[in-house]
Amino acid sequence: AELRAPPDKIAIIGAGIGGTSAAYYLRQKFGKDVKIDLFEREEVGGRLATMMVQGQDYEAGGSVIHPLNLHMKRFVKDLGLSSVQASGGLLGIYNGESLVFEESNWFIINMIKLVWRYGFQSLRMHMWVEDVLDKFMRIYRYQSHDYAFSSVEKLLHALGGDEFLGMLNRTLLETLQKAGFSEKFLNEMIAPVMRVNYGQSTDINAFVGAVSLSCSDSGLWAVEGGNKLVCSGLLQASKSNLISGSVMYIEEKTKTKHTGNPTKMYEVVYQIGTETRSDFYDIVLVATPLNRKMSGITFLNFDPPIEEFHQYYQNIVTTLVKGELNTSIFSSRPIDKFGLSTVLTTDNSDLFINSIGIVSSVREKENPESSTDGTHVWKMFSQETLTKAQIVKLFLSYDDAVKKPWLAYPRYKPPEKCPPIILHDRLYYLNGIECAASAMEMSAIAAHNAALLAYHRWNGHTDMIDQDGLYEKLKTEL
Ligand SMILES: Cc1cc2nc3c(=O)[nH]c(=O)nc-3n(C[C@H](O)[C@H](O)[C@H](O)COP(=O)(O)OP(=O)(O)OC[C@H]3O[C@@H](n4cnc5c(N)ncnc54)[C@H](O)[C@@H]3O)c2cc1C
Ligand SMILES: CC(C)=CCC/C(C)=C/CC/C(C)=C/CSC[C@H](N)C(=O)O
Repeated sequence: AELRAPPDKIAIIGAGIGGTSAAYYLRQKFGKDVKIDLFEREEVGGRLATMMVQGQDYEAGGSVIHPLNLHMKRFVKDLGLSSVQASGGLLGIYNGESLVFEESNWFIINMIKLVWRYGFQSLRMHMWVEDVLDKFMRIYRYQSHDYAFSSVEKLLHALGGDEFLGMLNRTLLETLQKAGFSEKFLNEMIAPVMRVNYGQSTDINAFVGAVSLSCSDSGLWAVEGGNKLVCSGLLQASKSNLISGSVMYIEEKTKTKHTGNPTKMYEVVYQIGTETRSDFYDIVLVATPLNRKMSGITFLNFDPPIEEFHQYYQNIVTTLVKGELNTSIFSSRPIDKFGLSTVLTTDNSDLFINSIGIVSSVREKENPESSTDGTHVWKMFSQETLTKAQIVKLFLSYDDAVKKPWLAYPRYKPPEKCPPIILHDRLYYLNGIECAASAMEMSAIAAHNAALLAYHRWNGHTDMIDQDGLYEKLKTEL
């Protein structure tokens, strides 16, 4: 197909994994001559960030990556980074009174324990997640053939048809109840996973529920040195220009270009310190959640108006403590026989944390058991900031405690209606995908899709957008 001259300038707002991967894919599609400005008002990495405890960095936000997250895998390879195994050690589930499940070092013992308590539900749950993941993987084939989607719903429909769309409209609880899972299994096995991953209950939509459950698969990994290195690497590889400023307004205006032609462009008004500046762009990608608390961007004089999306984001606090855990809270066993490195909690546990687990620094991924003095660095997720009294209750002794509050991920409340990807002619929004599920890979998928969509719409390639029957069409192609 014929190509129009590439755009002169593209703006991306937000330098998290979404914005930086968008820069990477836009560069691939539009070539070396387009100028790409990437606006970031805080740190490159966004919700991928580290916190320091006694001179070592630990993941504070997005920390684990699934082995089948192929974009993240590709980035690490292309950028010459290394991956490390992300999880290890034994897991327990605490219901406020006792540990209702404790993992063993022996695979066979775990199987027997699981079958004894829950029958074959654990196996059936893995099969359900695998089926969702199988369909989800179709996105990589579509994107490798350059196909794009104009809405999150159309993208999901192309992956798993009405069944995938239905998952956005139903809670995980309803879905698994209908599939015959028992209350006991849902309360003791499923709810704790939702609490650690999304700080919410099984009332979240079934799609994000499946994404969350995929974290129980083996082979989770992280980036050596910190996941945020992917963002700085993509920024550099895309040869984009980082502008450390906060975008305040976006407005469409007619500008006379160097060619002498009046052209519709977007004026991006931003603040660096106390100074206000602005610049004009052919295409703009917004790669941050569009609500006042999280981005504060106003769209001026659009007809019809582009409104703020009223998606609530869940408050989650990450707390890292170096200390000796007071294991008697969870178990009557002597401290040296405790043996668990992660404790998840049930919804009725009445504890002030959602989860607690030993973590390794982003540099030395040592075995969690290898402490000589009984102290480890523990990561806790909680809804509220932990008080000193709460930390003292959890630890026999501790040296250091650091905290980071997040507006972490959407508060899921099916039925979900996802915000549009196309906000205006050449103005795109990536983070609507979080209404289906928030994860690093989801932002990378949204970024690749938006880059392809922007490219095809710029060149008038309508045959590459929202194609029906893609799965059948591409099945036979290598
Ligand atoms: C505690 C926690 C744990 C998580 N764990 C995992 C995990 O283990 N695995 C996983 O896959 N995912 C995890 N996630 C989710 C994952 O981190 C996010 O889905 C992903 O990082 C979102 O990336 P993003 O680029 O879309 O958004 P963000 O990372 O939020 O990036 C948006 C960027 O835009 C910037 N910005 C906002 N407004 C403006 C403005 N007006 N002007 C300029 N810049 C602006 C922000 O400062 C920010 O840097 C976790 C999230 C949290 C909070
Ligand atoms: C997108 C697909 C198919 C899979 C992604 C699975 C995944 C890694 C989801 C992450 C979910 C999430 C928000 C986890 C937060 S907590 C993670 C971890 N348990 C921790 O302790 O930090």
